[in-house]
Amino acid sequence: TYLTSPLRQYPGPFLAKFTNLWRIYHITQGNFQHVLVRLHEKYGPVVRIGPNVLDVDDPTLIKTVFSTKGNWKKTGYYSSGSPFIDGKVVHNIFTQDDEEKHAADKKPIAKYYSPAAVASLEPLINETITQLCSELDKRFVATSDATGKGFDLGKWILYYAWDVVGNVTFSQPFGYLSTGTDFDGTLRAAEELVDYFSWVGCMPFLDRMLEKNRVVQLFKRPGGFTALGATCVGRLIARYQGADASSRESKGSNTPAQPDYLDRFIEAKTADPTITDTQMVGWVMINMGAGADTTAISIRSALYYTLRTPGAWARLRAELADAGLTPPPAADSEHPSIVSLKQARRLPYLDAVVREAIRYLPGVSLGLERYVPAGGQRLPVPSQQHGPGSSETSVPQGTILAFNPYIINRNRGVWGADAHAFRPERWLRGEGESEDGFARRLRAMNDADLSFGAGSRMCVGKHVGLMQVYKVVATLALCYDIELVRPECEWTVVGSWFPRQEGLEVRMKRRGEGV
Ligand code: HEM
Repeated sequence: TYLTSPLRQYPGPFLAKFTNLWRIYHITQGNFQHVLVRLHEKYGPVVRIGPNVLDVDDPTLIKTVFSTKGNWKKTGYYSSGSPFIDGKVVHNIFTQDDEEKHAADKKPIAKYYSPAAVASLEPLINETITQLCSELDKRFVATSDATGKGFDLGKWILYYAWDVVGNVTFSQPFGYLSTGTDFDGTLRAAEELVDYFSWVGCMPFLDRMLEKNRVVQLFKRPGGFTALGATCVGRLIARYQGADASSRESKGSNTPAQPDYLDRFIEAKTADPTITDTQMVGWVMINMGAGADTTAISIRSALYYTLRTPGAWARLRAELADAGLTPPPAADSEHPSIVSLKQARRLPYLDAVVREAIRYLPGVSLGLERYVPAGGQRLPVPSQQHGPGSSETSVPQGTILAFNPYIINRNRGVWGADAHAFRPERWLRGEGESEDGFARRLRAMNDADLSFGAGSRMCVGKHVGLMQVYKVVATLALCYDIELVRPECEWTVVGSWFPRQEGLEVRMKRRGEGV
């Protein structure tokens, strides 16, 4: 394979040319993103990271590979993300590699994730933000006569993100905020599942021997994500039977309950009875599996990098004040001033902070893999990779091209010499920059930003996730003084499909009159 491979001309680590184990080793070390940065610096935009896999750092190819035509299929890497039910692999919107089936699965629900539909979820999100603030106040936040305790805000952001998913999906938070712990082990199980997904997809046959193997399953202890699946099925049955009506009404008003995703999915099934219950449970599970960790990662990054960047936190605060947003009076500390989505979207510096945080550490930081379709694909010739006007050669159908948001989002050709720095100002018009020049630069950045994927397989939950990032960051900045406990130390980012940050240790103090 080494001598005859059509990819032999592409540079990369020696072992990666023979075996995907090279990739598995580095992914399981939790630092693959740094390894890839170094490899691209050494070898240029195309690096061979497996016998049949090229990692590509060329934003001009995004429109071709991540198109809406559906001819660039997702690779076998994704299949381990499909559950194994009654001896069968059941694909979901995220893992489905058949584009027609994917379109059929997505069509009934896509409208429920549009910006307008998502805006209707705001009251449910407000409830959870209120609960987040109230738990932080009770447990950690300084009052006028006491100093705030140092604590891991990152953990609480994760509890918040999971409780929001519960609230927008079933109108019921899971209870991570109220208990202040991963009481049922689901969050740990979700991390383990994501770590498994991250490496096993490099050799998908291993997944068939491990997770998708009836014999292995017999010896597995149920719990974690299996328990979460059972919870989802239970909530679906309860809704069908009207058994959860009282808990929804008891939220305090006589108005009809705010529609949640379960209502929407049942509405979709009523309109099209061919939709199966398995499909519905798949939709519910995707909200959990794809929507919580990614949102938490983005909120943490926005807070941490803004707090660490000189002047950035102060500028964000000044923008809130200029917009007439003031912290709530002390007497009202039970009811934080939650910044509405409408208010948040009018704040250009907040927008710059959020976009920069997600660019700098994307919620998905491993390669989005696609098979080259019939006809092959032209790529830069290795010998001239570093030179100007490089020529191209074709790689054959079936070659895997990986586009890693972490790498593409730091491409110097698009983001400039300081691509590896956190600088929200890059999203704003620079001093002396013409309107046209800024519009051109912004278009180039938007076209290259792979944080939410692109084309027909772009993230469906983008607006749900973003709404929360804007609201939570603005609300925390408005209501609290926040300081890092150890500003001199960097936090740890454990590389995985969803990169996990550890060490967002802070002290918080309420703002507002009399505090
Ligand atoms: C800031 C938060 C989020 C980020 C950074 C993010 C990122 C991404 C990325 C990069 C992809 C493309 C994966 C690929 O092509 O392999 C994706 C797909 C997806 N995301 Fe998100 N996501 C976020 C929030 C959410 C939320 C809140 C939900 C659900 C409520 C969600 C559901 C999905 C689904 C279902 C897909 C698969 C789409 C398809 O293949 O058609 N995501 N996301």
